[in-house]
Amino acid sequence: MEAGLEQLAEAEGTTATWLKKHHLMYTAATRHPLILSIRDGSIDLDSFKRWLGQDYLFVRAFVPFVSSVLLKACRESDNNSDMEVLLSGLASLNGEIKWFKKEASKWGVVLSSIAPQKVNQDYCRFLESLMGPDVEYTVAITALWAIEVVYQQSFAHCLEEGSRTPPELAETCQRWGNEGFGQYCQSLQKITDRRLLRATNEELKKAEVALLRVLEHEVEFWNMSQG
Ligand SMILES: Cc1ncc(CNC=O)c(N)n1
Repeated sequence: MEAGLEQLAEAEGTTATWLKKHHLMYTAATRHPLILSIRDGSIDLDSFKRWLGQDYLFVRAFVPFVSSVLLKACRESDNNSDMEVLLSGLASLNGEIKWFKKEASKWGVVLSSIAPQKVNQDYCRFLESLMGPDVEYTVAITALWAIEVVYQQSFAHCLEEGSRTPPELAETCQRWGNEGFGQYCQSLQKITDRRLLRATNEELKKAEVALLRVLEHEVEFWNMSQG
C-alpha cells in the first residue's frame, strides 16, 4: 500500500474504509496522469494554464459551498470546534483567490476572459446541489473532506523525494501539498468520521455516494485540464 493511503487508514474510521473500498477511483483522482506529469517534469504548460484558469473559477464557486458547510456546522454540529476548523478553511480561501490572480498574471493567463468548461460547470452544479438546507451536515462535510484530500494527496505527491517537479510549479504544489493543509484535511477527516459514526444508514449511503461523485468530478477536472 502507498504511504498516503496507509496514513489515512491509521485512524480506521469509515472514511479510511471507504478509501480502501474505492481505492481505484481514489488513485485515479490522486495519481492522475496530469499530476504524474507535474511530478516527472514532463507537464505540458498549456495544460497547466488551462487548469489554472478553470480552477480559479472552481474556487470562486467553492467559497459559497464551504460557507454553506460552515453554516450547517453552526446549526447542526455536536462539537463546537468544527466551526473553527471550517472557518480556518474559509479564511485561507481569501489568500488562495489572491494567489490565483498573481499566478495567472505570472503565466499570462487572463482570468477575466475565461469561461467555465462544461466539466467545471457540472462540478460547480454538484457543489450547489449540496448547499441546500435539505442536505445533512454529515453528507456535506464528507464531500468537503473528499474535495480537499484529493488536492492535498495529489500535490503532496509532487513534492515527495525523487520528484522532478519544475521549480516554477513548486509554489502551486506547496499550496495544497504543505503540512498545514495536510493537517486541515486530517481535521476534516476526523470531523467526518465522528459524524459518520452517528449517522443513519440513509445518511451513510448518501455520504458514500457524495465521496464517489467527488472522486469522479476530480478525475474529470484533471482530464479537462489535460485537454
Ligand atoms: C477541482 C478542485 N478540487 C479541489 C480543490 C482544492 N480546494 C480548494 O482550493 C481545488 N482547488 N480544485
